[in-house]
Amino acid sequence: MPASEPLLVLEQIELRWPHSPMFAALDWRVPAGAALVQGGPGSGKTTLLRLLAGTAAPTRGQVLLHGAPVQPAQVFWPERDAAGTEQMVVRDWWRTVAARCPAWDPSALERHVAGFTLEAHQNKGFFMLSTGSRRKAWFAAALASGAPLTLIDEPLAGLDLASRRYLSAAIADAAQQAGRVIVVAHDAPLADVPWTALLALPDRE
Ligand SMILES: Nc1ncnc2c1ncn2[C@@H]1O[C@H](COP(=O)(O)OP(=O)(O)OP(=O)(O)O)[C@@H](O)[C@H]1O
Repeated sequence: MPASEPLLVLEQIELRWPHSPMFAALDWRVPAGAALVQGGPGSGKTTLLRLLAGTAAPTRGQVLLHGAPVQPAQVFWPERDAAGTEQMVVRDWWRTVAARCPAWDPSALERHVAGFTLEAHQNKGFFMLSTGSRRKAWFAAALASGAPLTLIDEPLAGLDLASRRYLSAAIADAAQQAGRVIVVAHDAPLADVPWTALLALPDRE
């Protein structure tokens, strides 16, 4: 498949909340690489990631990955995959992620541990970590997972400047892996990430 062929395709997605439409006839075609869902507060960024992760179902339309309906196991989304891990030790959680991700890259994880300065936190329980450290542990796993579809919501929230810079570089690097799409939801493009697709969501509020 040529590199510019879309790997992730959203076709005619419709989602309605009880009192308002959220998406109507939404089409998006995403080639391999890093893709940005851009919008202000309440524009629907997280809802779109939920549709991609399969934790929300569209009322119409479909999400295709590599030409077939996306399967939850092909997706890594920290908000879903790290749910209920508060009592787990970070390294133990990484081991469980590694066991379920066929393309897990242990050397990438070690790079991310160093890049996010997680050395002192990896043997602690999640409940002991600050929000920023917890999110860095999530992102280290997401990027090392090799998942065909990786979702990163609010990439900069809670991160110090050095970690923000490292995250951008690590997203750009992981996005070069063949057959991989990394979707980032944020209100603006991260510097230094070459975006292969952009979906701008209109303001709703
Ligand atoms: N389960 C739900 N039922 C009804 N409305 C919902 C539901 N989930 C989200 N919404 C509404 O959908 C809209 C989009 O929410 P969403 O969280 O996707 O936006 P967002 O762009 O991620 O916002 P933010 O940047 O503030 O996190 C909001 O108006 C929100 O109140």
